[in-house]
Amino acid sequence: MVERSGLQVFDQLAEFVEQKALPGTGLDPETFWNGLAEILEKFVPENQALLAKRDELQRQLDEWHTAHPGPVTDMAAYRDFLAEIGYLLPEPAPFSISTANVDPEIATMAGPQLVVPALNERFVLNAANARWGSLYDAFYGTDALDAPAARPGGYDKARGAAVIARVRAFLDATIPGWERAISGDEHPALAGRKDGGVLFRHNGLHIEIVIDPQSPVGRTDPLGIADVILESALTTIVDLEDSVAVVDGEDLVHGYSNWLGLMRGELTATFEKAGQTRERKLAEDRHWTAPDGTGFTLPGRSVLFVRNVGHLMTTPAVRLPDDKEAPLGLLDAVLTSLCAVHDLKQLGRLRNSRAGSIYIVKPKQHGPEEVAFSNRLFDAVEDLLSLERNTIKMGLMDEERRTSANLAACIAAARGRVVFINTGFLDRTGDEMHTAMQAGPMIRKAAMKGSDWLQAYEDRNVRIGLACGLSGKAQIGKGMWAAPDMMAAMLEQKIAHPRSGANTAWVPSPTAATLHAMHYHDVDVFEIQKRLADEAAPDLSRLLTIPVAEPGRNWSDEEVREELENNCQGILGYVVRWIDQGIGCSKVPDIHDVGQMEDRATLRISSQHIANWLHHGVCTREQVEDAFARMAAKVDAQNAGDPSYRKLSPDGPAWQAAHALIFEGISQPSGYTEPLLHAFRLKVKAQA
Ligand SMILES: CC(=O)SCCNC(=O)CCNC(=O)[C@H](O)C(C)(C)COP(=O)(O)OP(=O)(O)OC[C@H]1O[C@@H](n2cnc3c(N)ncnc32)[C@H](O)[C@@H]1OP(=O)(O)O
Ligand SMILES: O=CC(=O)O
Ligand SMILES: [Mg+2]
Repeated sequence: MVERSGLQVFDQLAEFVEQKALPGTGLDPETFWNGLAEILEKFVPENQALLAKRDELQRQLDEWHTAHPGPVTDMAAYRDFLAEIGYLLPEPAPFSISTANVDPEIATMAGPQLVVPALNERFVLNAANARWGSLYDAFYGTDALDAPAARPGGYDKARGAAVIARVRAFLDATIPGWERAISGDEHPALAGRKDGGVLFRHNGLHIEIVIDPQSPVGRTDPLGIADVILESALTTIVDLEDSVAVVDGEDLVHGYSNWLGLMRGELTATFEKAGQTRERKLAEDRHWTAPDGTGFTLPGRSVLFVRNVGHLMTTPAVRLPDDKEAPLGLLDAVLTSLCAVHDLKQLGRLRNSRAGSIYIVKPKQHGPEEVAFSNRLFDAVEDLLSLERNTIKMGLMDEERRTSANLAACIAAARGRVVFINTGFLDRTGDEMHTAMQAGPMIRKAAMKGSDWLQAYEDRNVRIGLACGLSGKAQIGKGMWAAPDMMAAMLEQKIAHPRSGANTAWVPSPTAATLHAMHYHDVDVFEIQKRLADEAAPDLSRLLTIPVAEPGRNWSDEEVREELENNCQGILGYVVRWIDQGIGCSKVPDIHDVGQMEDRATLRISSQHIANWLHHGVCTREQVEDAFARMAAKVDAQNAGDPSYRKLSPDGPAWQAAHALIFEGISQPSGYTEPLLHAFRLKVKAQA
C-alpha cells in the first residue's frame, strides 16, 4: 500500500490511476487524490447510516412477521406498519424525468441489452461488437431452428438450407417485398447500399443482407445471399458487480483497466480457439450510402454502460485514515467515471457515447434515500472531474423490495440522471424471501416466477416508468434470460418483454441478442408504451403479497429432496468456480441437466431458499447436509474435464463457503452472498 492524501492505496491501483487513468483528463494526481479523500470523508458516514437503516428495518420486519406468521391476512394493517417504520414512503407529486443528452440507443430505440462480466476481455470485446450479429449463425448454431442438428465435420448443407428458409420467413414477415431491393429497385424500408450489401430499417433497427455469390453459403442461394445481419445488442452492460469475482486491488485494477480500454477503444484480446490463435478488438463503425446517394455511418458497437457495485461492500484496495476499508461503491463511482472521461474527451481511438454521457448502472439500492445518496455522490464525482451536472447517468436497478414499493420516489430522487429502470427479478426474488424470512416457508423456487407479487412488480415497473415520463428518454428494461442454451424457448417466451412495454431486456450472450432482436421487429414497443400510458399501475397490495406457502402446506419427501438437490447443485457448481478460480458467472446444469446462468443473484435465491426451509422445519439439517454432499460429488463429476478444477472437500474453502451461504444465510445482510464469497476467495488468494 502507498499513502495518498491520508488514504492507504494498493500500489498497483495508485499506479493505474496516475499512469493510465489520469493522463489526458486534465486532472493532476494531487487534486485527484485530495478529491477522492474528500468524497470518502463526506460519504462514508452516510453510507454506513444507510446500511444501519437496512438492518433496523429488517429487525422490525422480522419481529412483525414472527408476531404475524403466514401470509398477510390484514393488508391494511401491514401497510400501516410498513409506513410507520419508514419502509413505505409517501408517493411524490406527478413528475417527469428531465434526463438529457442520452444516446438514441437508450432513449428512442428498442432492442436487446447484453450483460458481460468485465474481467473477461474476450467476452467483453465480443459483447461490445454484438451490436451486429449474424442471424444465419444464430439459427445454425442453436436449438432456435426447428431442424435436425448439424452433422459434424464442416458445413451441413441440409441444416444450412433450413436456416435460409427460416430467415427468409423472417424477412418476408418483417419487410415484405425485400427481394425487389436486392435486384436494385426501390423499397420503402431500404436504408442504404454498399458493395455486397443492402440495408433495411424497420422499427428503428437495421437489417443487413450480405450478398456474396462466391461464398460457400451464397453459392447455394439464387440471390447470392451469404448472410443476414441484425442490429442486435443496442446497449451492453459491462459488469463489475454480480457476474464478477472482484475481491481485492488486483481484481479491481483488472476490471478498471478493461473499462478504460473500452472507453479509449483500445482493448484487445488474444486467445486460442479451435487450435488457432485469435486476436479480437473493437469493431469499426459501418459506412453506407443512402438511396439519395449521401453517405452515412452506423455505430459498429453497442453503447456501453458499466455496472458499479451497490452500497454494501468495502474494498481492501483503499483504506481510510482510520484504517477501515473504503466502500467499494464510492470508489467505483469515482474510478469508472474517471475512465469514461477518456471517452468524453475523445482521448482514444473510438467513441462510446456520442451524446457525451457516462452510463453507470447502480444495483441493489433500497428505496429513495439510497438513490438520493447515489445522486449526490454522482454530483460530487462530477465536481471532482469538472463535468457538467448530470453527465453521469444512472441505470436504476429495480431489484430490491423497498425500491419496487417506492419506485416513483426512487426515480424522482435521480430524475435528472435516470436512463433506465430495470426489473432485476433475480435479486428481487432473493430480497422477497429474505425480507419476509420469518413469515413462514416460501413456495418452491420454480413457482416464484408465476407468483402474483412478481407479475405486479413487472407491471408496476412499466406503468410507473411511463407515468414518470421515461418513454423516449430512457429505457424501461426487463430481466435476464438465464438459460443460455435454450434459444428456442427464449424465442418463444421473451417476446413477452417487448409486448409488456419494455424497450429493452437482458440477454446472456451475443447469439441471444441477435435472436431476441427479432422480437423488436415483431413488436413496436413505442406504440405499446403509448397505449399503456394511461393505464393505472397494479395496486401496491399485490406487490406486497408475500410468497409464503399456504399454512399447513406439506411437500412430499420427493419434492423436498428435489428442491434441495436443485438448489445445492446450483450453489456448489457456481461457488466452487467463484472461490477457487475467481469466475463470477458460470453455466451450471440444473437438476434436469439444463445449463443455467448462475451469478450472485441466482446464488442469493438458492441459498436463501434453503435457509428459509431449514428455518421453518420444512427439511432437517441432515436432509440438507445429505443433499449437499450428494451434489458435491455430482459437481465434481461435471467438472472432471477441467484440469484447473479442485475437488470439493469439507475442509476446502469452496465447500465451506457454499455451506456457510446456506447455514448462515439468515444472518447475511439482505441475504446477500458477497460477504461470504469475498471472505473465502480472499483466503484462497492469500494461500496462493
Ligand atoms: C442477475 C444478473 O445480474 S444477470 C447479469 C449477469 N450475468 C451475465 O453477465 C451473463 C453473461 N454471460 C456469460 O457470462 C456467459 O454467457 C455464461 C457464463 C452464462 C455462459 O458462458 P459459456 O458457457 O462460456 O458460453 P458458451 O460456451 O456457450 O459461449 C462462449 C462464446 O460466447 C461468447 N459469449 C458468451 N456470453 C457472452 C457475453 N455475455 N458477452 C459476450 N460474449 C459472450 C464468448 O465470447 C464465446 O465466444 P468466442 O469463443 O468467440 O469468444
Ligand atoms: O441484476 C439482475 C437481477 O436479476 O438481479
Ligand atoms: Mg441483480
